[in-house]
Amino acid sequence: MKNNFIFIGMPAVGKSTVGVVVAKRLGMKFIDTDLLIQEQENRLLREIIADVGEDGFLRIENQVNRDVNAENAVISPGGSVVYCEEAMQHFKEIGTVVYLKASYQTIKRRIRSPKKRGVVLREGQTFKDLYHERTELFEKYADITICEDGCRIEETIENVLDAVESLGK
Ligand SMILES: Nc1ncnc2c1ncn2[C@@H]1O[C@H](COP(=O)(O)OP(=O)(O)O)[C@@H](O)[C@H]1O
Ligand SMILES: O=C(O)C1=C[C@@H](OP(=O)(O)O)[C@@H](O)[C@H](O)C1
Ligand SMILES: [Mg+2]
Repeated sequence: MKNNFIFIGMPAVGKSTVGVVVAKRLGMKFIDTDLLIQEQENRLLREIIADVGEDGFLRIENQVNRDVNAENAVISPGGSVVYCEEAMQHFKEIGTVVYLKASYQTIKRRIRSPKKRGVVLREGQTFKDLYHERTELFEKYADITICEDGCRIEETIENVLDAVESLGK
């Protein structure tokens, strides 16, 4: 197995902000695959979703994440990557999947308007439905779970570092 760490979890849980600091602390590269999607498609995520719809976005997200070729990297995909089977299969093969977990209340507090933030939400689906649907998938793919309820971001980072460092022991 290659030594990559891949963050999964709900939008706004901290995959991008925690991921970049963890990469720096571990002397690893950092890849935010949402930025790769924007670069490939030459527009913003919310513009892609508006143009091609949720299913179209998930097809692009699957292709971009499946094609990531990384070594010694922390990879932060978007929260909806757990719907992308090939991408998740690839991540399980190239690294350790770290699930950043926070309660529904914590996530809801950070995201006032899921639609405006570009969360992949199906017609008629509430954000709470989405939280529960995704939780099952996060748990299915996680190698490590870090719970951040009640933690400041600095503590979350330390908890992730402790967990990944103890893997090597
Ligand atoms: N304990 C915590 N852990 C992670 N992020 C936190 C925490 N408390 C507050 N935040 C904030 O939540 C936001 C997470 O955003 P982001 O990293 O873009 O998440 P994601 O990439 O998972 O969507 C940041 O603004 C971060 O400062
Ligand atoms: O969870 C989602 O449905 C999404 C999360 C976003 O990334 P973050 O999880 O980094 O916010 C981004 O990929 C897109 O707007 C869809
Ligand atoms: Mg992100």
